Amino acid sequence: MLPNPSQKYAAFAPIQLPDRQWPDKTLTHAPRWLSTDLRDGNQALAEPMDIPRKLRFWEQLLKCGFKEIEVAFPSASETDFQFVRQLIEEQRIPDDVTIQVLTQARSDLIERTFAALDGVKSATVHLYNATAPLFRRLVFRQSQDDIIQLAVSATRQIRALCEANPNTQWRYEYSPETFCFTEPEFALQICEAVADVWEPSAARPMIINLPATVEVNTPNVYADQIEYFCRHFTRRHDVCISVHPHNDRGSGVASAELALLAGADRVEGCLFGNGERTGNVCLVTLAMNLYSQGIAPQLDFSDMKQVVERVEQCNQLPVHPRHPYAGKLAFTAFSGSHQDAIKKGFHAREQADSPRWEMPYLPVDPEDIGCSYEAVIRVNSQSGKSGAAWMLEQNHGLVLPRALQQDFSRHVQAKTDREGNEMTLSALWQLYRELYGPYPLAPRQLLDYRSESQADGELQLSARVQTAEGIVTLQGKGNGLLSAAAAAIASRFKMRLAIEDYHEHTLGRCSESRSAAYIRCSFKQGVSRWGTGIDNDVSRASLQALLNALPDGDAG
Ligand SMILES: CC(=O)SCCNC(=O)CCNC(=O)[C@H](O)C(C)(C)COP(=O)(O)OP(=O)(O)OC[C@H]1O[C@@H](n2cnc3c(N)ncnc32)[C@H](O)[C@@H]1OP(=O)(O)O
Ligand SMILES: CC(C)C(=O)C(=O)O
Repeated sequence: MLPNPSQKYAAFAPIQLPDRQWPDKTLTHAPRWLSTDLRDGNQALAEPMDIPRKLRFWEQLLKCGFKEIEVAFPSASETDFQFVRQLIEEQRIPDDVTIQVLTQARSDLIERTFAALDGVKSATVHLYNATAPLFRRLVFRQSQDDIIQLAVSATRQIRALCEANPNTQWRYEYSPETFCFTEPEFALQICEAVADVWEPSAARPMIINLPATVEVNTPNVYADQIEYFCRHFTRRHDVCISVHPHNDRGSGVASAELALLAGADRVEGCLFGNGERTGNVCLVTLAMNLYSQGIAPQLDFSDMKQVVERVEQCNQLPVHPRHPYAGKLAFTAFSGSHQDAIKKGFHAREQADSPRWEMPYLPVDPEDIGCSYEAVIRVNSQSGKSGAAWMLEQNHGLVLPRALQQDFSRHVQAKTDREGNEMTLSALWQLYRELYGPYPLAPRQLLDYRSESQADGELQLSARVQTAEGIVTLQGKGNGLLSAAAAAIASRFKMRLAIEDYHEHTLGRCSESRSAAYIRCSFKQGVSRWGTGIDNDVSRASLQALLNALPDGDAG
């Protein structure tokens, strides 16, 4: 890279709009959406879609609820032409959906475009020509007047062809391509000239689409350009203002959102941001951003995983795992403090009587878009106690006491640090069972027990335990079941132990639910250990937890 890039790259001059209004606006409703996956997205693929792929994508777009879909550049290829024919001839276009097709301002291409549309109920014909100084100079080698003439005469031809086919409800869209680096006055001038030919009205709908063909500045500058255009365009109230942001600077979504604040009515883009170079603006992100603010986006992504799969198949491109809302990792927390906050959030939600979503780190409820909570927390060496505890709670119903969470976390941390990878749920459960031994892996298995109250108020316990060496009988006395069991173990195995902590809960909500018990014992060396017992009977669960807390070598 250059030490002084200013010699090569000139800063883009922003528009002067000191009385801009858009910063004080907020988004309150969904815009009109146009999916250009089958046109702008398609033209950016190494292998453009064939008709079966296009049809699968088309069906998906209908399922998501798109009412305006740019389906092709019919004069570009036989595939695109035939695709449009097929949609029309097989009557695949629902009455409330309008297809859109793109054409250059070239007479033969316009003729071919109309041939493709023959017999369609309603359609938008979309004309573009580049208007920026660089393109005028380099690509077209034409003056401003020539460029206006190109757009105007193509519009005349399109109007005539529309009028010659009155059975179709026509809409017209004009794009001064490269709008975002066209002089604002010239963009206005050419759009005024085109609109003068089309004469937009409710009966003659027109869309002026103002693309950020290549992002060349920060989104606020694009918003200024859109506001300037909306304020000065004489037929503003007769046209729909559309935006078409690309993502060269990675700010396509912000550009679209600020452009909507600045007065745009409609957004063109692609699912998951496919499109030329770094892509068109991602319509999924835009829609879900609205949704997360309580605004119905008028698009349906209730089964996001299915949408991702279909789009990946059709585009033959992966959706990034960190793609907002849709990536495989979009709702996953590996790090300890995030997991802790999410776990607390879910617990608070269980108690809350409001439907309001208040969840640390998760801007929307994954369930709303068909995702389970399973992937929300995953455990590796960056995780803390809450992650592993959450996974055991969600999948095995164990609600570990805080001190046990801390104890288990130390073991998980040591293992993930040593092995350097993620711990799956089954690896986590296996480690838990090895450490704290819940049924059926326990090395000392309680077979049966009897307890009797004594005249002195104490309890006499007799318990049979299966060990590796055979059946052992334990006998002891104490002021409760556990103290009697501790005394029995101490006497049978000649060890000192004290019960330091005890917790229990039912697994599940019904009366037949099993119980889980957690016990921490300390031993003579000042070492303490946890054990877990699970049983239909809470006393058996407690006794088993105590047996599971014993160190391996000392008792058995
Ligand atoms: C920003 C965008 O996404 S715009 C859409 C871009 N999409 C595509 O280009 C995909 C489909 N395109 C195609 O299949 C082909 O380009 C076609 C069929 C449209 C035209 O093909 P060709 O006739 O071979 O021309 P080519 O592809 O080289 O296009 C460049 C020519 O078109 C002219 N041109 C470019 N855009 C336009 C336009 N909007 N209106 C009129 N002429 C234009 C150029 O000035 C150039 O003319 P020249 O050859 O006289 O110098
Ligand atoms: C044709 C226009 C709208 C376009 O695709 C662009 O400018 O990116």
